[in-house]
Amino acid sequence: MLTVALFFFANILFCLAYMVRDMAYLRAITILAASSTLPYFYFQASPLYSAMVWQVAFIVINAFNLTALLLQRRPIKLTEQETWLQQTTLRLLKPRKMRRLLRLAETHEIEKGELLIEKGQELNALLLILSGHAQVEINQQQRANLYPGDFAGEMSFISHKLTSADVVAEEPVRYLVWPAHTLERLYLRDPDMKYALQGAIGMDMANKLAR
Ligand SMILES: Nc1ncnc2c1ncn2[C@@H]1O[C@@H]2COP(=O)(O)O[C@H]2[C@H]1O
Repeated sequence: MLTVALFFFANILFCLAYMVRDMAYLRAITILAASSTLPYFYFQASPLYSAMVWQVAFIVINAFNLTALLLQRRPIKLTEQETWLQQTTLRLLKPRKMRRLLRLAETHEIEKGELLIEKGQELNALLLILSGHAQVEINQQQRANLYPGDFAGEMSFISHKLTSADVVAEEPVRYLVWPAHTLERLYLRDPDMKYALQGAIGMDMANKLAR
């Protein structure tokens, strides 16, 4: 009788697992439900070992994926620069995702007067200024200023056209560079990254317009 009640309880748990939206809860409840079916199958007149083996397989698969999920959700300690980017330009990305993105970037540095971007070129990259100040110029006419936290080259990155302006360092500028093909490969593996980064670029453009 107890085993029948446990089997009933297990099936209620399965229903509950299919109702929750959070994948970690779904997997945890499924493990509990599958475990609760084992006594029922075992205490039959002749134990149903094949049913038990399948339930154990479900438990192992869910336990493996639950562990991976919980490891991914562990809080991470950000560096000072990562914290700054998390609170500003890259705030749409969760810390772990942001770190994955930052690891794909190269850091470059140029001196005052050097070109960060030259007008009319195929840049095929997205840049993010970490320190220093640069000026956007078209035909030697100043159009805008770029500061730490600003993207540069985002217009040609999004439009796939040639660069629209010269960007000249007004002081030593340190910046990150993501080659376009690196980001495209990342987007294939992680489509959410694409939406988050496009959102960040949209916010960056709105900030520049509001200046
Ligand atoms: N009006 C503007 N305001 C701010 N930034 C600009 C402006 N025009 C061009 N830029 C920047 O200069 C960059 C030149 O290369 P892109 O066109 O790829 O991307 C451009 C932007 O990052």
